[in-house]
Amino acid sequence: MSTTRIANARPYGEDPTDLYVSGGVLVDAVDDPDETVDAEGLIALPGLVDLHTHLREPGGEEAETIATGSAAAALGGYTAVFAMPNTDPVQDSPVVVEHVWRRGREVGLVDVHPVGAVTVSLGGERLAEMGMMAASAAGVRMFSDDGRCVNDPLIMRRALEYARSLDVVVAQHAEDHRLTVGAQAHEGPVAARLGLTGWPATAEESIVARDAMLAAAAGARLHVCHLSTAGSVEVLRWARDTLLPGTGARVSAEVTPHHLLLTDTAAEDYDPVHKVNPPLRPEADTLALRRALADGLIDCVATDHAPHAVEAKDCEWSQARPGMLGLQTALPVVAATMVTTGLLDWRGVARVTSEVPAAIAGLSDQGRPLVVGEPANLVLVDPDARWTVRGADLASIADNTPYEGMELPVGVVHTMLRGRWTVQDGKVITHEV
Ligand SMILES: NC(=O)N[C@@H](CC(=O)O)C(=O)O
Ligand SMILES: [Zn+2]
Ligand SMILES: [Zn+2]
Repeated sequence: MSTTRIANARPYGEDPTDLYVSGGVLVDAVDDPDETVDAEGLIALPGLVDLHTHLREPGGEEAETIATGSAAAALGGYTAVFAMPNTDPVQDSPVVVEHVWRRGREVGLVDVHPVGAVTVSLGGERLAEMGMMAASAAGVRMFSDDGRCVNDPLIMRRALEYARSLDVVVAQHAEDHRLTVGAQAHEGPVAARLGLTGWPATAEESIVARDAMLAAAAGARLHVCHLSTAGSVEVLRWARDTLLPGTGARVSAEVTPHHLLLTDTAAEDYDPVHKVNPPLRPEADTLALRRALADGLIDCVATDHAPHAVEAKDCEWSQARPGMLGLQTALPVVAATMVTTGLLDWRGVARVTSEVPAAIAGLSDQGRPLVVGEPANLVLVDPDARWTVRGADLASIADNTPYEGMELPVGVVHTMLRGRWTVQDGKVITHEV
């Protein structure tokens, strides 16, 4: 069996050491390794895990495919992604989730775990075959109607009850659609000045509160997608401290890199690349989100990577689809907002980008410590690199990055999935036949 020596890497940014890989796992030092990779100055982290990716296949291949999205993920340092079900056809049956799962395996650059829809066709009215998707070859462990909220409280209650018996998690896109009819941007002075219909913070916060109560009553696991306001953080704090203890329920939450860095004033240029759901919020929210992520109140970072074709973005603001690319810029944005500010060290980064998301989704082979005996899913990053984002240079078919022209810190140099390089020197290593 061939052996790789990763020389002088700094696990979690700590003291340099050599890592050895053989048979897809980390092993003890070997005398004559077949391959040696010089990792002097590079930080080793467990491969990143994204609980919230839109890969667009099937049905949206003009914006992204499982192959191009997997390449973007590997280049971003990811070894596992959860593919949201708002595809066409919707991932609401075993046949569609198995298709996505198989295609992900064929491409082989990242573990693709399909998220199952909560309701048939994301229609919000009838529960999808959650049990069948969980029992399928894809082994679905997370369900969501993302893009839409499961707005009906009775449907949400039933979904949580099923989720509890199946031991799976329901990931909610928290938006009361009755409060966001026609909404275009965060409701506040900026949207008012720009003449854009407002998306009020309460549309999110009221659903987070309601769902926490429903989860507590059902003893179920709820995950809040792309949490975006300081008020939602306070609801979460109350749920953790007061509501949930003793119920057997668990409520986790993710924050996106763009909600950590960008603010509602980005809309001032009327460039729909800044249109996203939930909308970019005022600076006070971004600062509250950073603090909550550092404190562990927000559990993890998830990209909400949402590629859109040119036609869907190159139009007037109100017509444009919401969403932005995220996979290749996530770690740099987390570094810029959390590491350079002193809010997290690299151990903390590993926790919020890999260990905790893997645990939320119940993955036993991802987000593991970098020690002998563990699966060799890892990323080597250059903390001193700086690079300028160019949408055209990213691996996604779509180029809707909100960071165009921006200089970001930290470069992903190498990514390894189960002992095999998926990225070396910043280039994808394709294995597909
Ligand atoms: N985030 C977005 O603005 N868009 C997402 C859907 C979603 O995550 O709600 C998409 O699928 O494009
Ligand atoms: Zn969403
Ligand atoms: Zn999404």
